[in-house]
Amino acid sequence: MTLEELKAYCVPEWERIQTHPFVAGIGQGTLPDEKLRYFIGQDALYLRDFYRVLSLIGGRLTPQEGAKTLIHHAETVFSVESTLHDAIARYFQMTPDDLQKVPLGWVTKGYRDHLVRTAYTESVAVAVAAVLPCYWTYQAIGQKLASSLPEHPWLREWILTYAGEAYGTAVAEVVHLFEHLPVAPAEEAQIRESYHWSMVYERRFWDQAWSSGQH
Ligand SMILES: Cc1ncc(CO)c(N)n1
Repeated sequence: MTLEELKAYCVPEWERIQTHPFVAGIGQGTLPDEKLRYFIGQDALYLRDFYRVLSLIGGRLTPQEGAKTLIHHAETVFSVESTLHDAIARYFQMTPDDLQKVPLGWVTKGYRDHLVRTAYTESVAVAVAAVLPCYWTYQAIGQKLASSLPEHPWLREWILTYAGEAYGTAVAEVVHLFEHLPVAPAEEAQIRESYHWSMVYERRFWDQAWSSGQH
């Protein structure tokens, strides 16, 4: 199965993400600081499980299937994304720990639970399908917003991280891995379902951030 086939299956979710007011606010540099702070706090809580999910799926693969790719990506969650969060925390005169003191939002909780459960209990192809939206939607948002960068130093940095070459390589690697995994016909419906839930959670994550959890 290819990523393009999965994307075609979830077009309405992607349209909602692309046109989301939070995403537009990042691009225009008009996002209120308290919304950015809330989002980064929730995302820091999300990443605390995302690296686990990548390590867990990586541990279920052979080196030939791409174990090293996912283990390496788990490491870059710390070296790239958490580093960006820590820098944004400093901008708000907060420590990285302070940033995560926001109450865990229900979308963050649901998304983490979905990813951990899928990585732990489903087939590897179904588990990789669940992480695909995490990768490609952030890259697509970054690339779209990079054509006109805002003045805001950390919104600019956020965009450049996800539009950058290193992130692009990671996305290409996980897509390659997914598209080369053997898939039994009976698994296809589960792949679509796990991918679909992640797309729904990605969209809801932006909703949650826009309302700072007040929904
Ligand atoms: C919710 C969410 N999805 C995807 C990414 C990109 O890894 C992220 N940092 N946060």
